[in-house]
Amino acid sequence: MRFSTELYEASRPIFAATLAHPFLQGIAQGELPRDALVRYVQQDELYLTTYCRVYAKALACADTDEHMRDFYDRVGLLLEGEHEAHENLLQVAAVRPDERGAMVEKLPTLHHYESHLLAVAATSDFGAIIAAILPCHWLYVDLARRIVDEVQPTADHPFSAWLSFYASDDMKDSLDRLLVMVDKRAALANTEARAFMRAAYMESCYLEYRFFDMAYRGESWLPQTTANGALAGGRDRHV
Ligand SMILES: Cc1ncc(CN)c(N)n1
Repeated sequence: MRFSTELYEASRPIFAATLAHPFLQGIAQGELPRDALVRYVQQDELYLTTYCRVYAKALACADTDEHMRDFYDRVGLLLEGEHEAHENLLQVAAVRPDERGAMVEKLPTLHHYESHLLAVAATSDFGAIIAAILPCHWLYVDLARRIVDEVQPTADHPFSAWLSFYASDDMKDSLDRLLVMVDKRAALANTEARAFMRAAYMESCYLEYRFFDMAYRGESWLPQTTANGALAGGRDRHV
């Protein structure tokens, strides 16, 4: 079995949970709370900067000229295309100009995700780096294509531009190239290195799910308290 197929099988429940999440269901149905859209874009703009740095590290570690060029193109797409996909969400949310450039605090999930990617990029080889970034690409392409198949959005669907961007054939081709790279690297890796690639991939999958959840529900660095000041989920609840 291809290594990438093994990865997909392991992450299938996370892909399914993400598709069922109210954020993605909101995209499919064309209706999402304004707060969730704004929070998603604000956190994702920060995420994309880090993601771009990790791509640049992959470019630096690439083992062939072909892979180097591939990552060179990916960095360009990231710097332009993905920000355009955000425009769609910002328009639906009718974001005011002053909200666009607002300085926002990094929420815990973004912080966790960036730390994970940067740690892999700083300490690991090309194989582990591409395994860690794979879910960022795979999950969006897979879920956008499923939603497009199911909903068949027309041009007046509020999120048609966002969906067409991630569901496009160009994105699928670029995903397929990444999968071939991951399979090639896994074939050259020993058991330990393959296990590390798998772990890096799975952690990114979980964090992709949590990223949408963070956007939808909001998140805080402080513990959440109930009306009487008790820690929610703490022992007090059961007394
Ligand atoms: C968190 C996250 N993951 C993935 C993508 C799509 N490259 C994104 N824009 N944001």
